[in-house]
Amino acid sequence: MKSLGSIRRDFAPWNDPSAKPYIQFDKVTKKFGDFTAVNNLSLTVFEREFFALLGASGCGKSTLLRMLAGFEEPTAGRILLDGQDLRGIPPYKRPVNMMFQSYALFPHMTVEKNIAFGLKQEGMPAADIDKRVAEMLRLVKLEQFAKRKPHQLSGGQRQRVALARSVAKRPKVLLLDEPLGALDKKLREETQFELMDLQQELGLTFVVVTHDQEEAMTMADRIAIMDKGEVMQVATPAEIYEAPTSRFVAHFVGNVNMFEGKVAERAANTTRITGATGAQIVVENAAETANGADIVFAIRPEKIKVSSKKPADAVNALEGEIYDVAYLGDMTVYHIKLDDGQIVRASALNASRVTEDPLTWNDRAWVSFRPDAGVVLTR
Ligand SMILES: Nc1ncnc2c1ncn2[C@@H]1O[C@H](COP(=O)(O)OP(=O)(O)OP(=O)(O)O)[C@@H](O)[C@H]1O
Repeated sequence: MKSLGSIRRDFAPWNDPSAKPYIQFDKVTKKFGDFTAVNNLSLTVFEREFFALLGASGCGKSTLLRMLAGFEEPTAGRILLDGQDLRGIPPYKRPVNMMFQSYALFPHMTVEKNIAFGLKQEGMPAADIDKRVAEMLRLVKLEQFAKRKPHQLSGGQRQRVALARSVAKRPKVLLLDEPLGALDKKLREETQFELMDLQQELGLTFVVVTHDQEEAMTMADRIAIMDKGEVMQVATPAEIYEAPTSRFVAHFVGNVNMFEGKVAERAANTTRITGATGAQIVVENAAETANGADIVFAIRPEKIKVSSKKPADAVNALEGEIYDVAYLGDMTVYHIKLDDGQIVRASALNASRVTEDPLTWNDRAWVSFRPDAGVVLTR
């Protein structure tokens, strides 16, 4: 079992130049009248990958999925599946199944009849149907609910029936549009892991649309971050978080501090940046940054240390005042107002029950960080 999407160590076909892409969006554009919902977008997904499309409402995620399923045709560009151009192939002839957010189960049918429905329509022999349904019930752990009707199930159980129904026909690709949107937080988290196990066990390729970053981070092998019909970055959850390539992506996933400034001086491995108010920080070198260029250093809150005294060995230490403290149990979040006015967010893990260096509102404090604790962004 993989316990986290990003920790499937042996699975990384995107790093293998000889690996054949399974799903290919090749310069795909979709217009609705004058409106461009998807703009010249290229993207590849590999067989057995758990791929997530993440973006704000209206960014074109669902449109992309619907084109893959065959409910919409691209205005321009091609979509290939296993090398075959899908243009003109109707949805029911594609080896693709889509599970919608509002997973409409047939209310008058039992769980097993719901799961069997598509197989019957396909003309599968009755004995095979029984076997397949039993297998599906086992997979989604609903064996003892086979004879119940949807209204006799919880939301999470209904969701699992819908999943079983979607995979019963063994599609090669399962498309999931906000599959867990209707579940409460705790159930959603449990179901995320079940979904990952199911995908692993069946060896399917999953493309899931979500606007929930935690969900994408938990489940996906890779995530495509979308904005206004374009892909901003495609990478593993860890890369998206630790090495975003743009301000947009850095802001979109997790919390981040941005130190804006101009390149003052480049040394062998580091660059000195001067902020608008003259404060200087030293960061790891970024490619192509000439003296005077505008750049930003993006650093996550947990990579910033807060202390009452200036750390003796810190390359970067900026002074300010504690502006806000939020105790969250597992960690404490500090907002520090630097002397130049910028507010910095820093978080500290509460690894022991007693804090060694307690800091509270209005205390003078130092924030410090290493030159390689964040990333330099130029766009
Ligand atoms: N049939 C249509 N006719 C006109 N505009 C459409 C149509 N379908 C989608 N759009 C527009 O295209 C854009 C992208 O829609 P899409 O459903 O792909 O977004 P999304 O990223 O899935 O958003 P959400 O998370 O809200 O579902 C939206 O601005 C939407 O209004």
